[in-house]
Amino acid sequence: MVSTNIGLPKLPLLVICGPSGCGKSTLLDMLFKRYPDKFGFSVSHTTRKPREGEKSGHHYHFTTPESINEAIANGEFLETATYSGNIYGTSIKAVETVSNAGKVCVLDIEMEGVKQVKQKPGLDLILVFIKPPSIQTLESRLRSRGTETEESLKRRLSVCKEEIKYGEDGNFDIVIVNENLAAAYGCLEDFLIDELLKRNIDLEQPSVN
Ligand SMILES: Nc1ncnc2c1ncn2[C@@H]1O[C@H](COP(=O)(O)OP(=O)(O)OP(=O)(O)O)[C@@H](O)[C@H]1O
Repeated sequence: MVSTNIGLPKLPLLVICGPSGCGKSTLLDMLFKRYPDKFGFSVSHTTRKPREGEKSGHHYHFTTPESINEAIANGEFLETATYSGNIYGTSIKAVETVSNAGKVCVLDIEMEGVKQVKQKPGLDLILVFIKPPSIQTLESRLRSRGTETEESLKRRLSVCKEEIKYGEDGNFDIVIVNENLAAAYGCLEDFLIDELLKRNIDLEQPSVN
């Protein structure tokens, strides 16, 4: 548990969660393309190996177990989770960087990370869960993505039932089923427009920063 005083972001944090392969990255890519100056990706740390084309500091800060464990012990992380044998985490600095640039910081994190973030006092969270239409569809999307070994695929699928239950148990502000991509994106965008307007943030207005 991080006990450090967190420099509270001046803008809400958008938390997106859902089982591996449910389409979070795809939906976020669409959101970032539509509103390039409104949202910022908080760059997570991970001890997993980079996939082809992934750059450290852009997709993730790729790190070692020794280094991340030391930083966690120093209270530098907002949330961490171990998934498929690798440590993932969001540093407080990464979130502050995005928020200080006048952007809504997006956290694309696992269930355990969401639980930790929800326990942090004083954060303004917008919580979105992306649900696959079925586990079979999830499996076939992960297979077609071509990023998984048979072993990592099995591990990812074995945790997805628990994740879906957590998603459906009222822990999020909205649950979006990603069956048809355009429909799921439309649902996400409409929801965010409303949520941000409640906070006097108009996505159609130019950014102040
Ligand atoms: N609605 C959809 N219909 C068909 N294919 C989809 C849909 N949404 C996403 N996909 C495809 O499913 C695969 C998994 O999507 P994506 O990589 O966005 O998932 P993810 O939730 O970000 O996964 P991870 O957590 O492992 O990074 C991708 O190949 C993507 O193109």
